[in-house]
Amino acid sequence: MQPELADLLANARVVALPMRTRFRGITVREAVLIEGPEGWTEFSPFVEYDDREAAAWLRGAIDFGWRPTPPLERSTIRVNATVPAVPAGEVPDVLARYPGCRTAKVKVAEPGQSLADDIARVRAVRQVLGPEGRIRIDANTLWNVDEAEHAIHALAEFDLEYVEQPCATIEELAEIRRRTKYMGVPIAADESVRKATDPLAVANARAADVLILKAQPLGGIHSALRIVAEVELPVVVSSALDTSVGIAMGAHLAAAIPALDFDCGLGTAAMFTDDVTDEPLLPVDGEIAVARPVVNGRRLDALAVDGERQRWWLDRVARCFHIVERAEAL
Ligand SMILES: O=C(O)CCC(=O)c1ccccc1C(=O)O
Ligand SMILES: [Mg+2]
Repeated sequence: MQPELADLLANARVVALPMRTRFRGITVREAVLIEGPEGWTEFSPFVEYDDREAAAWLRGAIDFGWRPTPPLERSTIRVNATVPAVPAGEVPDVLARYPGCRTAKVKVAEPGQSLADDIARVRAVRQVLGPEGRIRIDANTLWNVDEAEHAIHALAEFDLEYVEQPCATIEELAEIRRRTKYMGVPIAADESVRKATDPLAVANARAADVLILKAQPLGGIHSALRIVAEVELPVVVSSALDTSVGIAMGAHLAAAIPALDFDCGLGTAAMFTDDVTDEPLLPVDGEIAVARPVVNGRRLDALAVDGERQRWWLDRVARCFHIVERAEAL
């Protein structure tokens, strides 16, 4: 079933969630929450994305609000702690928000910081997690191949589970993967996996050992599951810094994947100081529940953006809807 644009707009609420720490350059996360026949769903492409890219996120939002979720293989999802590019001294406080999490994902290569900052942060994470903790790092495309080789070599002593998107392009990922193979540190692709056609390109180029999948940008749970069936690589489901409703979309995707070997990046509700539900999908014993959170109308009111931001977002919904409609008519 497909909604009309009027259904989307009539049932949409635009909110802004305040964040504890700057992440991806933002301190407030805006999102459109839409109530569909299957429950609440979320449309929250980052504000700098163009309409074409954002239209895939709208397909994802419609999928979760208007189409039943697939059968579940599990009812909870193990999640990683997400450690922003904070000073090493703040690491224990960040990890304390992820009770029971055995895995941490650590941001590195932050502009304005040095490799020494990354080393200190990763060392602090290893100290808290102990030898059995799993540490993955994420450079968000910011190293060139030589910088990546140097940094991965320097950080390898902390025993890395994988390095997420060390460089920008698929060719660079393939090159860094060849160069670091002897160190035994796998490479994961995140930014290189945004469109439904990307995963096969990454796999064919031998550019990664692991794929990061995000439900909204891949056009929703069902599109993402088709990708999982197509590629041989192990996958990790991550949030795009969503409210608990978007996290629930990711959790339902993760729960439907037959083989889920790695912990997922779905603990990020812990990065907000407020959410759209009384029971955010926060990690408990290292896991989140696979459930649709009950959205609280009073919280939607309290978190609502001003009239101008609301208009900006609803206009964006309308423009993206027309792109989705045209694509489906092809
Ligand atoms: O994977 C995680 O731990 C959390 C999700 C995350 O890091 C993220 C959230 C929003 C945008 C980009 C990213 C990213 O993985 O780079
Ligand atoms: Mg990433």
